[in-house]
Amino acid sequence: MSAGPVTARSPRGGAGDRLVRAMAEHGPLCVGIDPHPGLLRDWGLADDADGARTFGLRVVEAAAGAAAVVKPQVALFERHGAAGLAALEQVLTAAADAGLELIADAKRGDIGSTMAAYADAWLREGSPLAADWVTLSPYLGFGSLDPALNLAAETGRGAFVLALTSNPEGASVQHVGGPEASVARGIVAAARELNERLREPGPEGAGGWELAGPCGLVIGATVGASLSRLGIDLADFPGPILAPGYGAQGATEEDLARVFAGTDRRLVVSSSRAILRHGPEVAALRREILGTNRRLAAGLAPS
Ligand SMILES: O=c1ccn([C@@H]2O[C@H](COP(=O)(O)O)[C@@H](O)[C@H]2O)c(=O)[nH]1
Repeated sequence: MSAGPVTARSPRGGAGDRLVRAMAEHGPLCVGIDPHPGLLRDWGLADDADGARTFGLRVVEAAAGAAAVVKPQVALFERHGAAGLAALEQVLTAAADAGLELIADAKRGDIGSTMAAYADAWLREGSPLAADWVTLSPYLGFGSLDPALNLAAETGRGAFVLALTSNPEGASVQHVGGPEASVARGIVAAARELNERLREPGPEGAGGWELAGPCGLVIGATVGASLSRLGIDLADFPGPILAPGYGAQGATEEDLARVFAGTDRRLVVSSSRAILRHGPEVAALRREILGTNRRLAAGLAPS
C-alpha cells in the first residue's frame, strides 16, 4: 500500500485525460446508480441485494454508449450487507466491461493508516471493488487522503474530493474561515497544487497528464454564489469537477452554466433520481440519458 506524500506515477496514463476524452465523445452527464427503496418498488424490484443488482445492471445497459460515466452510490448497496457489496461488484464489472468510466461514490475519509485500506479497496488494481474514481471526504485533513491519492496516481485512477457539497448543511463546515480563508478554498488549493505537481511525467516517462489531473473536486450545482463569495475560481482548476445537485435537488442547466462558467470539458454533471424515475425499461432510461446529455450540451455551450 502506498503512503506518504503523493509522488507515484502510472504507466496507464491519466484518469483525468481519459474522463475528459470520454465526455467529449458522449457528453458531460454522469448517470447515478442509486437503488433507493422507493425506486426499487417503482421498478417492481425487491428491496434487497438482488433488486439492487438488477437495478444497477439495467442502468449500466441503458448508459452504455449513451453516457461517458456512471456513479454507483455505495451506501445504497451497503445497506444490503455482504450480498449488497457482491451486487455492487457485479455492477462495477458490468460497467467496466461496457467501457463506462466509473465513479464509486463512497465518500471515504479516515486517518492515514485506515485510509490506506480504503484505497486498497477502491483503487488497487485487481481489487473486486476497484473503480476508475472514488469520492473522498477531506474533513480529517487533506493530507490524510495521501494513501488514496498516491495509489490513484500509481494505478492511473483518480479521486473526487468533497469541497463544496450540494446539501445546505455543508456550508456550516465548508464556509468556515470566510472569504479569505474558507475550508473549501483550502481544499481547492490543495487539489490544485497536487494536480500541478503530477502534471509532468515521472523520471521514467510514466504518468503526467494533458487535459485534467487525477484529483477532482465535488462542487454542488446548488451552491449558487458561494464560489465567488469564497473567492474560489474554478475556471482554471486543473482537474475534473463533479457537480451533483442537478435535477432532483433543483439545480438547472442555467445554474450549471452560471456556477461552472469556464470549466468547459472538465465538468461532470451528476444526476441520479431525475434519470432513474424513467425506469424500469432500459429503452426509456436510455432515451432520458441521451436527452439529458443533449440538454446539457446545449445549456453548457459557450455563448
Ligand atoms: O455534494 C454531494 C455529493 C454527492 N452527492 C451524491 O450524488 C447523488 C445525487 O443524487 P440525485 O438523485 O441526483 O439528487 C447521490 O448519490 C448523492 O449521495 C450529492 O448529492 N451531493
